[in-house]
Amino acid sequence: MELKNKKWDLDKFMEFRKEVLQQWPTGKEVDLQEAIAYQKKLGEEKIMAEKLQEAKENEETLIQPRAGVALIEEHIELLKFLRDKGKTDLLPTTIDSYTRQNNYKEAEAGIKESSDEGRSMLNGFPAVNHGVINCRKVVEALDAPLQVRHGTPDARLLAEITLAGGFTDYEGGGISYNIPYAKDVSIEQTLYDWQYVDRLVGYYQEQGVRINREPFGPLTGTLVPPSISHSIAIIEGLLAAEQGVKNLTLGYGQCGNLVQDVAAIKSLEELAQEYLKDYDNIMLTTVFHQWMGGFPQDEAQSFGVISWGAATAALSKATKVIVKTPHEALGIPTKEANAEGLRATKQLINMLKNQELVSNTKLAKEKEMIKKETKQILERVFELGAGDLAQGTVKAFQAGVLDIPFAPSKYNAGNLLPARDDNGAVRYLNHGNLPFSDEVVEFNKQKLEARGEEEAREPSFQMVIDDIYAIGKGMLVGRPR
Ligand SMILES: CCC[C@H]1O[C@@H](n2cnc3c(N)ncnc32)[C@H](O)[C@@H]1O
Repeated sequence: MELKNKKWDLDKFMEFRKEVLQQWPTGKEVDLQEAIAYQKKLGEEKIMAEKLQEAKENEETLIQPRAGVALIEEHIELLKFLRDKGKTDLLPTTIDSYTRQNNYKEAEAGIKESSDEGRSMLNGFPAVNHGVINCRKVVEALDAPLQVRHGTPDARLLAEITLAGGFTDYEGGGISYNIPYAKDVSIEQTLYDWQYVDRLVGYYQEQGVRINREPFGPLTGTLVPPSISHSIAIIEGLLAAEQGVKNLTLGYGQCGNLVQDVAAIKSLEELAQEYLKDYDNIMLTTVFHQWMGGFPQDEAQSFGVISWGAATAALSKATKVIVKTPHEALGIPTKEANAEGLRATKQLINMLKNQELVSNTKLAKEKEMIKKETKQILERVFELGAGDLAQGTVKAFQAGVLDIPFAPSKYNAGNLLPARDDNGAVRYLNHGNLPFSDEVVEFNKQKLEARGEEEAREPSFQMVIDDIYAIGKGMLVGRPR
C-alpha cells in the first residue's frame, strides 16, 4: 500500500471494490450505477446536504439523536418515534459494535437472537447484514435524511451498502474512527481505507448525488482541547476533499465553558474555510456534540447538561447539534428518554433563536489562541509529510505532534494532559510533543496556575482526574473536596 494524499484514479478504485464487495454476501446487492439512479430519485426531504445547506443559510441549528436497534421494523418504529415524539430534524442510524469490527458473523447471530428474544440484542443496526434492500426499507419509511453513525476503522463495505441503500450522510474518518475506537489498527491502514470511502462518496458526487461526510469531531470525548479536535477534523476534511467529497460537516465536542465552546465552533469554520480554499464548491457545515464525557446518574441533572449543550450549540450557531439523553450515565436510552433529550434541546434552540453571544475580548482571545495552536500543529504535520498530508499525519502520530488525550490506540503517544482552568475552559497541563510556541505554552500555563492559586494547590494530574469526574458529580471544574 502506498499512502499519499492523492485522488485515487477510477480503475484502482474499481479494482479494490471487487474485493470489498465480497467481504459479506450482501455486497452482491450493490450495483453502483443502479444505486446512483436510486439516490437520484430520493425526495429532497431525504438529502442531508440539502437540509444542512438550508439550515446554514437560515442560521438554524438542527437537532439529531443517536439511535439504532437490531431489527428492521423495530428500527423504523424507533426512528418514526424520534421524528414524531422527539421532533428531531435529522435522523441517525447508529451501527452495532460487531459490524464496527467487521464481525458480520456475530452480527448475524445477534439478529437471530434479537428476533428470538423479541428485543434488540445488538447495540445498533447491523446494516451490512441487513443489506441494500432492507436499508432502502428504512430510508423509504422515514421523511427525513438518514446518516450512518458508527465507529468503524474499516468502513468500506458498510459505506457501499448504506449509500446504495439510500443513506445520504456518512460519519467518520481514518483518524477519528481509529485512534479513539481501536487499540491496534495502523493509522496508515485506516487512512488508506477511508480514502476508499471518500473516493466512493466522490464518485457519487461526480455522478450528481450529494452525499455528506462528517468526521467524528469529539474523538475520545474527554477534555479534548479544541486545537487537537480541530487539527484532526481539518486533516480528515482535506483528505476527503482530495477524493472528491464536496459536502463536509466538521465537528467539535462540547468542553463546557461557553466562551471557549463558541470560539471553538467559529474558529473551526474559519480555519476550515482557509485550509479548504484550494477545493472548489465545498459546502461546509459544523456540528456541535453535547458533552461526550461522564454524565450525572440523576435525570434532572442530566437535563441540565443536555440543555447547556443545546444553549451553547445555538449560541455558537453550529449547523447541527448531536443530542444526549437523560439515560446517558446508564447506557443505551429508551426511545422515550431519547425523545426527551431532543425536546429539551429543541426548547433551548427555539428560545435562543436570533440571540447570539456578544462578541467580546474574551471570545476574540479564545479564537485567537485556538487558531494559533491549531495552525502550529498543522504546519508541523505538513512539514513532517514533506507536503503530503497523509504521510505527515502518520509521522505526526509517531512523533506525538498529533496526540489525542485518553485514546486507547497504541499508535497514539498519549503524552497530552488536559485540565480545566478556573473558568472551566480546557487547557494543556502537559502539551507533550505538540509543537507550540512559547507564547502558547505560557498562555496555557498561566491559566492553570491561576486555578491552582484559587484552589491552593499546584496544577497536577489530580486536577485532570477531578475534572474527568466533575460533571458526573454535578460540577464543571473538579474542585478539591
Ligand atoms: C459516540 C458514541 C457514544 C454515544 O452514543 C450513544 N449510543 C451508542 N449506541 C447507541 C444506540 N444504539 N442508540 C442510542 N444511542 C447510542 C451512547 O449512549 C453515547 O451517548
